[in-house]
Amino acid sequence: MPTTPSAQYSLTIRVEIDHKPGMLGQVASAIGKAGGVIGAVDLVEVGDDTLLRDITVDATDQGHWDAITGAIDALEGARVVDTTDRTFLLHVGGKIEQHNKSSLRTRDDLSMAYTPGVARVCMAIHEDRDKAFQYTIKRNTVAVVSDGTAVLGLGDIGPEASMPVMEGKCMLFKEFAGVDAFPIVLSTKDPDEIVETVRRIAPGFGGINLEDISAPRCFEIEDRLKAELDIPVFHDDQHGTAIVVLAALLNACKLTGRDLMDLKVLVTGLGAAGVAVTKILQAAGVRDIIGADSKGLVSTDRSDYADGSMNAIKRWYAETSNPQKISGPPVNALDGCDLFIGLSGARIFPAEALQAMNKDAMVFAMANPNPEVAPEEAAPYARIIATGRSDYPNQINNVLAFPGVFRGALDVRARQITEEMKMAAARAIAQIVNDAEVREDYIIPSVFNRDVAPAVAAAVADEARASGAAAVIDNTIGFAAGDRATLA
Ligand SMILES: NC(=O)C1=CN([C@@H]2O[C@H](COP(=O)(O)OP(=O)(O)OC[C@H]3O[C@@H](n4cnc5c(N)ncnc54)[C@H](O)[C@@H]3O)[C@@H](O)[C@H]2O)C=CC1
Ligand SMILES: CC(=O)C(=O)O
Ligand SMILES: [Mg+2]
Repeated sequence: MPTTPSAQYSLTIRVEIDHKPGMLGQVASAIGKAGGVIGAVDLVEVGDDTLLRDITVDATDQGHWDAITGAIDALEGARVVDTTDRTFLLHVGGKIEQHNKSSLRTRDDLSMAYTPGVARVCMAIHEDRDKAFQYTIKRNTVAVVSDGTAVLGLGDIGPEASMPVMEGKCMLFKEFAGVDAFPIVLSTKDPDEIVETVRRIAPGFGGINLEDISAPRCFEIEDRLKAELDIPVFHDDQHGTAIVVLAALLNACKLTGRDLMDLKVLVTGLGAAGVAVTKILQAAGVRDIIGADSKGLVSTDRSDYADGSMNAIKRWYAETSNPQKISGPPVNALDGCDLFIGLSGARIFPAEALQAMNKDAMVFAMANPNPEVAPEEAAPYARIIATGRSDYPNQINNVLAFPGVFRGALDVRARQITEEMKMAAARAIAQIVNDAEVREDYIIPSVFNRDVAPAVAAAVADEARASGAAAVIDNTIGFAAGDRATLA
């Protein structure tokens, strides 16, 4: 996995090629025969008898690289000089940096941006703490906070190792919604310490995006922070994912002529994402949901329910689902299912098991980096297939939600992100795919669709205003009336 070459395993191969007619063609042909897909070909250096070229090749995995470079080396007149893993190259020195918004060239610049001028701004905020939203980065800045315990589907890999994902989330915030985001990774897994740390850094931020913090700690951490802070706190893996799954499902039901109330759903992975997805589907009207964790299907008949060792959120799950008390591995609940939602890990059952599902089955296999079931293997058994990856159609990924959700919340100074705001975000994403366009491989807009984040932001902001979740100060990019008067 993947079985087709992709940019994930893109390699730049530096090749020294004899300067003879047809040699480049032979190299290209050798790469093609080895299964590589050629992208850019650049001339690096012209020697007396040789040419140095950089050839970018997509492969299926790292093992495939050896086959491709071996095929080049096997040619007479071509030698691999060097290789560069383009994904690692993109990460050298990190993926984001900070930029200044005004120049610092003169003493005047300095005395306004820094001391002594800055002191008057500090005192204005000291007199009215709310002015931090007007005169600091707080108004547009979100902390992306992780303890590195549930990084994608890689598990507890620690705060340092989580940084590439957190930097990536910050890039997405900026790219899709103009939100400035900073990765904050914590060297603690203790909920009390996480809450305390986030609480203490909160004054500089307009919102807190919790990321890749494992369940069940994530539920307590988010609840406590929401209660203590007056800025939005949003656990992306829970609510971003839930919003996007609901959006995709609304369109999938439209396409297959189904009603949410009649669906039978199996969810694997009862962590942050699985639990939140279950809750939003229930709120939207889905009644028959069964869940499985790594020990199997959850029910009140399970021994850990009976002996009290099952955690509170799974006890809730057991009590509110699976009335038939189906037990054992998740495949035991696939019979008669309309929708499978995977938020657990790669390859948890063979694709053939999906044939027990109903006609027009829907398979949302969303574990990252690799889905529960490979789409090409699921294809014979499902009408609609979606994954969390960018290299298949129907990418159900929370990037469709979190940039717009925070854009909308920051714009109206929302103090929290309510259930209604999440519902509004889901409907906004679903509606980007209009009724005439919806089809099996298009139930959700592309993550590159630039209409998504503004639509989500508008829906979230409207809902926040309507429900009173927003602050009285509305979105004023510029000066509020009072400040203008002070300056005049
Ligand atoms: N496509 C998307 O937008 C998103 C995808 N995900 C993916 O969902 C997965 C879970 O993420 P989180 O909920 O944040 O992690 P988490 O650590 O909070 O929860 C993972 C859950 O999966 C369960 N699990 C592990 N192996 C299992 C198996 N073989 N069968 C059934 N359950 C199993 C664990 O018991 C745990 O309850 C990850 O692979 C992650 O990449 C998460 C958020 C968004
Ligand atoms: C997409 C995402 O947030 C995850 O896989 O954890
Ligand atoms: Mg995540």
